[in-house]
Amino acid sequence: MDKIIINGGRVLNGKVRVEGAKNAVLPVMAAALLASTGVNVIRDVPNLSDVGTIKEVLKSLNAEVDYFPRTDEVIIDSSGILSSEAQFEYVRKMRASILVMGPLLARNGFARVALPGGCAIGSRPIDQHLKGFEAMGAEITFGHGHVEAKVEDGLKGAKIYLDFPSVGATENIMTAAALAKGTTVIENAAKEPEIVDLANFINEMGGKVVGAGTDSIRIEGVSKLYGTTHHIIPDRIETGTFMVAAAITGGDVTIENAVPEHNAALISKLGEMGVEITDLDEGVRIRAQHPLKAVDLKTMPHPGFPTDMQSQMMALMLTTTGTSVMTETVFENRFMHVEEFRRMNAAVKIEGRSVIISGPSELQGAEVAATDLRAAAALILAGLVAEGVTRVTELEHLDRGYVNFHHKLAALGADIIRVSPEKQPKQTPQFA
Ligand SMILES: CC(=O)N[C@H]1[C@@H](OP(=O)(O)OP(=O)(O)OC[C@H]2O[C@@H](n3ccc(=O)[nH]c3=O)[C@H](O)[C@@H]2O)O[C@H](CO)[C@@H](O)[C@@H]1O
Ligand SMILES: C=C(OP(=O)(O)O)C(=O)O
Repeated sequence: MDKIIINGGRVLNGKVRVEGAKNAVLPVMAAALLASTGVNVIRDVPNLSDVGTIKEVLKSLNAEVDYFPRTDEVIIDSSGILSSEAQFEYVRKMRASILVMGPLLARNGFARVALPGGCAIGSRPIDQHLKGFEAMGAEITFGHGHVEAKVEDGLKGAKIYLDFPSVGATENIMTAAALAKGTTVIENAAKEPEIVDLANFINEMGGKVVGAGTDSIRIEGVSKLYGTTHHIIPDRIETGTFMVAAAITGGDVTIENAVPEHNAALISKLGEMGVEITDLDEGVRIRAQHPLKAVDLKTMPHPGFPTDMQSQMMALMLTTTGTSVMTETVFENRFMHVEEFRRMNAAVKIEGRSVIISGPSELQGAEVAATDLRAAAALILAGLVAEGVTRVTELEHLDRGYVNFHHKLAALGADIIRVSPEKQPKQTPQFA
């Protein structure tokens, strides 16, 4: 079992470059299945285990997928006959595998996908995805741990109002609608930058999507989509994680390839805390001097504060002076990291969907286990400022979403290494 070992107390300084966004590349690679002619070339693909998983999913559906980690490029040929079933072994590993359902239904008129079930951060149903497919004429059935969607004469455009602006449902409905007959309108759609990236990709393949980034997306179905070349947007959550790394250590870090507009809610909160943020041509510069002020915040769908930054921000709140309240409204159970913070001597209390943080905590190094992807990053961030040595395990979560996180932190001045069971310093595992 790999471990990251951090000796706390170093101030971070320097430059770091963020990768392409995990949450953009997964839907884009799934949507590549829509192209029945030509090949898709996807650029700025981060070398993450989740990318390896979606690659395997696409291959299991008979797409040809080649990944070139040196150039961060994936080439996908989905011009052949596609299989219609995404198996449990993939969906269990990565919920985003469900995103092949829209493209398969559009291409084949049938999709059978293992039910994703819940995960460490909540129950995560897919009712809104299915409601969208049903409105477009699909018949939905469940059985033997799978969900099936079937349509006899092709999908038909429809008006769909989402009960909640679900990112995945918006993406799955957009891809299904891209090849449907007629026009689909998604109301109360998710507005995340990754939705805009997916819409751009569909349009680059020859699709007709307008309104992505607003709460009303209009998709005019076309009869065929063609392979194209697409660049993935920078990862706003990796960007935010490095912003917090700079702030928590009282450092001065320039994050290259960052898009400040994608992180407006986080930048605003960091500003309230007393962190200095400067937009630069190359990205964004973060400077901080402690003590920082306590703030309250609530996670919300975009453009609100992202739930994927909740645990990292909580690490920062542990170091601020005063009482902070963090409220999670997107997932019902995304506080598993709180117990791990407590091992590090954090003064934190869960009250319903909120966590009350009495700061500053005198954080102490400890042995802690990552409970999910962002919790892994948050524990490492806490370790950067804890007194003594912190050891973080369960790094398979970290590898889903961060490329060489420990190397990037070490290059900024952190005292951090990753060891394998043989105690050898190691790179993030490569899947290619
Ligand atoms: C691969 C990817 O892009 N993952 C992101 C995506 O996940 P994901 O697409 O799964 O997140 P959603 O926006 O769909 O989920 C948000 C909330 O809606 C609920 N819900 C969702 C769908 C549905 O049919 N019914 C329903 O009730 C979920 O249980 C959850 O409470 O957006 C989340 C919210 O920003 C992020 O945390 C994830 O990192
Ligand atoms: C929750 C996340 O991802 P996923 O939806 O893939 O679990 C995340 O990226 O923080």
